[in-house]
Amino acid sequence: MSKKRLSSQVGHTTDSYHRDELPIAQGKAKIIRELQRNPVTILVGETGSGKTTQIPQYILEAGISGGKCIAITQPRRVAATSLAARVAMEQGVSLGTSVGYSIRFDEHCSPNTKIKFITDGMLVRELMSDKYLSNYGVIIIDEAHERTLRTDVLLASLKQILRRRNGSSQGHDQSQDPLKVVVMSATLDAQGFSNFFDSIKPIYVKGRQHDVHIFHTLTSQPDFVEAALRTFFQIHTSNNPGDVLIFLPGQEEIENLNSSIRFYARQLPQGVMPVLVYPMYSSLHPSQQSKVFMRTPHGSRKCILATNIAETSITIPGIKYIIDTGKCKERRYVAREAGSGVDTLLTRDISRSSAMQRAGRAGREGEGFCFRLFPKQAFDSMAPTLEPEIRRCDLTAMILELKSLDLDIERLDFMDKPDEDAVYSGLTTLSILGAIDKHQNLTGAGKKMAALPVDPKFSRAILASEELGCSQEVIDIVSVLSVSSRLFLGVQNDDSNVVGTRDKFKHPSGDHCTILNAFRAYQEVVSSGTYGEATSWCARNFLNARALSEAVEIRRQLRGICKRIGINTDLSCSGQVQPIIHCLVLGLVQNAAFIQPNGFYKQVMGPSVVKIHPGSVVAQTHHPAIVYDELVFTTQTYVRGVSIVTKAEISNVFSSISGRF
Ligand SMILES: Nc1ncnc2c1ncn2[C@@H]1O[C@H](COP(=O)(O)OP(=O)(O)OP(=O)(O)O)[C@@H](O)[C@H]1O
Repeated sequence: MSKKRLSSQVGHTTDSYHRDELPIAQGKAKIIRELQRNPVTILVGETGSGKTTQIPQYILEAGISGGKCIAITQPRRVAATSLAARVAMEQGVSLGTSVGYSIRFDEHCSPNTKIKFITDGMLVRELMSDKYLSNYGVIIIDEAHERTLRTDVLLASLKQILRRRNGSSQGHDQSQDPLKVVVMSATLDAQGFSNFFDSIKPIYVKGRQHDVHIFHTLTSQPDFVEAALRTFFQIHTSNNPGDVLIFLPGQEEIENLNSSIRFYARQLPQGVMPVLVYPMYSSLHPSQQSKVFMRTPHGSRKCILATNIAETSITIPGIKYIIDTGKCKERRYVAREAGSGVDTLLTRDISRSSAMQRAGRAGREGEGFCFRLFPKQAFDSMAPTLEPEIRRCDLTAMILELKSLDLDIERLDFMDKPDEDAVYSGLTTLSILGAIDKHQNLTGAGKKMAALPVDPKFSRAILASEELGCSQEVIDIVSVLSVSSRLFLGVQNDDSNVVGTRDKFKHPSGDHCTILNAFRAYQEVVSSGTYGEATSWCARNFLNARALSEAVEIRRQLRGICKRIGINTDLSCSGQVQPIIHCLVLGLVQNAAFIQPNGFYKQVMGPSVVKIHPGSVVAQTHHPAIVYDELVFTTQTYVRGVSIVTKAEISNVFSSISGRF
């Protein structure tokens, strides 16, 4: 019997066998030696070589973390959860015991956890209660090439923490155990990181387990969704086995391609295997995202349509073919007058690093193929990486977090300096929200706002709700708004059935009290019936059951945090609307707009003329003034999540804050 067949009968042996076969295993002894010797290690190795799953296990097995926990940061939730499950399996333990994960509003860890996959945002939050991250012996910053805002904050903070915790450095705190930091990626600007960490020499891990053959189109494909459709059916009708992963920029393109593939798959002659299509984007509920990891039933083909959420770190079983449209959505902050600005999400070409990461999602279990829907010259002239988020995103929440850590964004040693306009704009917003004073020091309110893991405009509303006696209602609303997926299903299709049913929950003041009505009705059904009854009630009412159950969990956690920081969560305004709206105005005052004679709304802070999104319950009516949750850019600029307010309310808030400048 061959080793492979023998091992496949004994679970744990399969994993040890697999682990020894990975390219990184060749360099294991050297890597362990370097990790033991140096406080900081930069490790560059090809996609699929085994960095993320193996390095934490090497560290644990070699005792490098001094018995403390090892943190591995991930920019995305889905990577943190799926990798934790994989490493727990390789260690032969249940998830949540010695191997666990921690993501916002969801933690699977125990006091004995030794390997913890954690989103970079959650590790920044841990800094608030443990400024030296003293629970950890080793911190691994994985996928460092993505240069998310939180990764950059962590890198800057870790540089300071290393000084405090490590023996020979100036400013060493004797009471602290030493810390090691590992920075990893397949597509890292090794020189940039090396310069940042005092010229450390990076370690390179050569080789990948399986080849990925890359093909480019001869010409560029302006209709990349159509090109992806054709390429998919060329692969599919060849009848060679293997699942397909298609990268698209956003949800809209994913939904379009999803319906086209399903339509054409129904027309295929008998004998061509069935296709199972799975969308994968960040606002999809986590349980739906995790469906992509299930093995494909024998005799069918899985086709995953994903944004760059699936671009790094993860291994999706069965994937043999990648189709890369070469496009992504990039978040970019556009600073406007008077310190205001907006985060925009625009489609653009990906970077070379992204193209390499996307190809690397194949070739993990066997040979792979990547079809790039752009010419080789286009690949060669792509930017090596995207600009770091710190240079292009809204910095308000980050400045607040840093202030609560006693850190000054303008003094921290970042790899790249933050964008000056975005810093100014973030400080202005925090002043308006009352989180900082004239001298830019954190106020008492600001401290509480920083402790709440929601956008500062919503933490401001929660804070106000205590004074105005409606904390129950406002926490409920913020809980639903913090869920990543939509609450009302199908409303955007304008289906009269759907809209008619939603009208049952409609509140004349707008979308915030409407979602409160729906959430309250759901909670009543849950408390008086079974889980199954609640799910079918949601289906009858075109409500997203998963979003609602997630909102219940978020509410539980938000209430817990509020209690811990001294906010009374039991105050109710018993059916009055005004206090709720007033709290929303205090949080959303920068998102106020006044009606124009032509029926459009003009932003109070900012130059844009906007329209209420057709999905809003107040889209069909005109009102003197509104506040909204967010701007959406499609064919025109829409506002979503709208409540009706009065001009006087907006003016009063502005006059009450004018003394802060
Ligand atoms: N969930 C999984 N199911 C099956 N195989 C897996 C899984 N996770 C990892 N593997 C295997 O382990 C290998 C190494 O994965 P790992 O994530 O450690 O690589 P990596 O070097 O970190 O890659 P990347 O740079 O793409 O994040 C994969 O190529 C695959 O063979």
